[in-house]
Amino acid sequence: MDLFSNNDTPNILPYDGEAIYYGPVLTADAARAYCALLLETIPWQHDEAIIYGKRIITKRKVAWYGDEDYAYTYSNTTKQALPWTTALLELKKEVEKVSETIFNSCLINLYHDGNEGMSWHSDDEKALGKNTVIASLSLGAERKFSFKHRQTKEKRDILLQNGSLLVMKGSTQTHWIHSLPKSVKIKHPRINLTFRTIVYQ
Ligand SMILES: O=C(O)CCC(=O)C(=O)O
Ligand SMILES: [Fe+2]
Repeated sequence: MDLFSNNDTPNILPYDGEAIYYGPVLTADAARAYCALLLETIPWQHDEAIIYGKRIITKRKVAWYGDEDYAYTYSNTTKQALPWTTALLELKKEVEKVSETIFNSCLINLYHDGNEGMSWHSDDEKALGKNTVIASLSLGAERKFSFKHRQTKEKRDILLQNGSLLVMKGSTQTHWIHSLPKSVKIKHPRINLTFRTIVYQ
């Protein structure tokens, strides 16, 4: 067996879902160039959530893109999708090729440095349907990503490299929650594009 082969893409979850880590799917230079371009050109906005009736504004910034003018609700707030840009369509094409899945929307997250992260959640909104496929492309600073099983509490961590692709599918969102832990050592930005399929509005 060739341990260093790019085709060696094991499931990092032991049961109840599939999370396939493909490693870098872009060269480091291309990933850095896309990261710089998106930092400059995306109309970033702080994310909003309503948690236990309280309005929270995140330090992390987001943008949402899609095929149509989708309205997408999560954390009790509704976002409107922007039309794809050329750079985003190039990235979508590459992600669709590797994951062999077609996506119609993308939530993009910007973490300015390691002081920003994302707390435990699963992407199980109604609009994504059951057993949805989410392809997560990382650009910029390498960050740890964690999974935790809802019942057994078993954990799995993975380092998401610059230019890498992680695909979550099967029953992952039903049984596992995930998070991007903060890490004060990290001084550089990271952009994460989560390509998704909205099934109804
Ligand atoms: O930044 C990441 O890698 C995770 C993002 C995420 O979980 C989400 O957008 O739902
Ligand atoms: Fe998520």
